[in-house]
Amino acid sequence: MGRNPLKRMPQVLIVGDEGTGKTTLAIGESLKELEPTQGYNRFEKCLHDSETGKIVSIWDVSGNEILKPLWSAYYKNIFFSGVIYVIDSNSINYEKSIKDIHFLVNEEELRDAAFLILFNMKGTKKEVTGRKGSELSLLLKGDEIHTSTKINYFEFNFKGYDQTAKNAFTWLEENMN
Ligand SMILES: Nc1nc2c(ncn2[C@@H]2O[C@H](COP(=O)(O)OP(=O)(O)OP(=O)(O)O)[C@@H](O)[C@H]2O)c(=O)[nH]1
Ligand SMILES: [Mg+2]
Repeated sequence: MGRNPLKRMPQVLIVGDEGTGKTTLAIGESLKELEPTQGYNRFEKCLHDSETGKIVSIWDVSGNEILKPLWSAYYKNIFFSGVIYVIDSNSINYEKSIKDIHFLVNEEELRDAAFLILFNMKGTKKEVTGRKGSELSLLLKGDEIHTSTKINYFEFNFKGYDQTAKNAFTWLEENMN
């Protein structure tokens, strides 16, 4: 029998389209330019304040369209307590992301996971407000999302860690089984 390589710590999966900032988020504040992820990276770290935060195992996977079908290989084999879905705030339409989120929240293996939807402002001043903001809040309460699903969304600049980021990670920590 093989050894289980996963220590007994909460597992968190980060998904979303390519270039949205998943690796930037997983690494933490970083000024360097990053190459697209091929396959995945795994980090064991605190989601926020290292003195009070819990150490979790973070799986940062590729958002490349060709590699997206691999997402399910991770969550069908590993129990994830949390899923972070990253969206670029500057994206012109969120329809694809909304479809992805609806699909993921309805996956049997992710039924008990807490879903944190994060918008990366990527240093611009553009915020998801107005029509897009209300569409998204409706999305989070929409028919395709079961009322028992733990889901929330936050928006911040991934390269400028702030109170909103802290609130987002605190929410995730508190809602993971
Ligand atoms: N200025 C700025 N650049 C950012 C921010 N977040 C990400 N980037 C840059 O955007 C590029 C893509 O970010 P990644 O974190 O590699 O994106 P990813 O989602 O991991 O992409 P894949 O691995 O291809 O799926 C990198 O060059 C980052 O440095 C941000 O908040 N501000
Ligand atoms: Mg990446």
